[in-house]
Amino acid sequence: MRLSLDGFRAGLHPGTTYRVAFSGGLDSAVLLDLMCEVRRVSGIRLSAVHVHHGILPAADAWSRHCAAVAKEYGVALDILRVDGRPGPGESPEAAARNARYRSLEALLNPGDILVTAQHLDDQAETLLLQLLRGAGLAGLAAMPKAAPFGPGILHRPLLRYGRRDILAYARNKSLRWIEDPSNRDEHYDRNFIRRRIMPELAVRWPAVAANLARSAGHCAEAAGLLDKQADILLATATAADEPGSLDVGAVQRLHPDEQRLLLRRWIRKRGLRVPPAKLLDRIRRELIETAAEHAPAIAWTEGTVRRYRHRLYLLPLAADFDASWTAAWSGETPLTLAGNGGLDAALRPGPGIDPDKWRSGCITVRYRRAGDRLEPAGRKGHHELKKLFQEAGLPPWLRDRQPIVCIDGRIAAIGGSRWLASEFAGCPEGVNIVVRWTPEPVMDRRNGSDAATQP
Ligand SMILES: Nc1ncnc2c1ncn2[C@@H]1O[C@H](COP(=O)(O)OP(=O)(O)OP(=O)(O)O)[C@@H](O)[C@H]1O
Repeated sequence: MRLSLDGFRAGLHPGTTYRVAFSGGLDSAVLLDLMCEVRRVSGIRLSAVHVHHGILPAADAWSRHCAAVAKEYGVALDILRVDGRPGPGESPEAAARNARYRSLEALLNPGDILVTAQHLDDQAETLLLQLLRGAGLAGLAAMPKAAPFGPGILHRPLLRYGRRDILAYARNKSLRWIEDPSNRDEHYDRNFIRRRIMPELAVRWPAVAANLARSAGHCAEAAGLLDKQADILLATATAADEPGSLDVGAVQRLHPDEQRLLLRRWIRKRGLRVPPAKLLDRIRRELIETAAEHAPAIAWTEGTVRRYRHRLYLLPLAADFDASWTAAWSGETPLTLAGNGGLDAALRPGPGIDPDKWRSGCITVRYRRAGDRLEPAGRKGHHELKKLFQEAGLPPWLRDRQPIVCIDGRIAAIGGSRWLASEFAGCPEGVNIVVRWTPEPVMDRRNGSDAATQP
């Protein structure tokens, strides 16, 4: 499809803040130029961002090139320095991409739109790569045109246009761009497909890229419908008194295909990549179908699924969780707990902490220590936390993770407001300070930040 400003503009909204992900390469050079044209005619707010991966010696020169180009356009450019070195078992491509997307996500404000320059040929290559990996429908859906991304949205406005059209546009406008020499390295699967496979296919099927991209669109539509179906299953199987965990009985009543669908959605909604099919089946067989032995668990690179009594729990790997951590808290703004979600506190009707005691005391947050005891509101006598946790059926591995809010050094509330100390609890019929604990940010990885959907 010929790349014209009018066609490109459709779907971009005046008054919105767009941030162009600018690598300095051909595709994003064209994207930046087009976005500047759109700014000229329709008054969008525009800035650009370049990620400096800090790996290749040429990275400094690329950043300088991007800064010079952005200056010529009169566009503000953020340069983000990230550590793109691969971790154990991670490919260099994936490490750089993950670091890049994490830093871009952190830059966005609510409502901002990050625009990236993937195009039709990228989409076709992604589909082929996914097929060769044996991906399921979600992987074959490849890249969506727009998807939630951190607090904002990731938008790919060039997805309808082919590489040839993009190159023609760049030449026509005499744009300058950087050629990344690694794009020629056929050790990388994507480069191999782009340089060897696609040209061969195009000899026989000239519309191969457009057709593959169309298939990706069909898969995306079907995957969207399945997600809706999975959400219905998830709503019925979620344990009523412990959101985030699944009721094993409800899962057992489902057909195995539905169980797999449900497990994949459950895992993905927590921001984790789904384990391979074999492992998913082990989870079904050993944690759902079989009568539970003592708290069985199955782990993969991203987390662990555990069964405790008649519940299934999902625990993301949280290397940064530290049980000896402690901090002072104003109680006014939300508090982030490293590797353990966050706390917030607000006045609400119902059981909670007496607002006067809350305001006049010094608030700190910590985790469980040996010998901790509590007299729960409405009960007589002090009890060891271990006993209270056991009594509530709290799985052993979650016990050390319950944040403990103290006032003047004495325990006031545990696990949000799940346990309240009688000495600090307000009248349960009144308005009190209710502390809420959100153990993990809930997000759907089938957005822009799922590595499986990005080139
Ligand atoms: N270092 C970077 N800084 C900012 N954005 C980037 C960077 N690398 C890639 N992007 C964005 O992500 C998109 C997809 O990345 P990919 O690695 O596929 O880039 P590419 O195909 O080399 O594109 P380009 O020709 O723009 O470099 C790019 O089009 C660009 O918008």
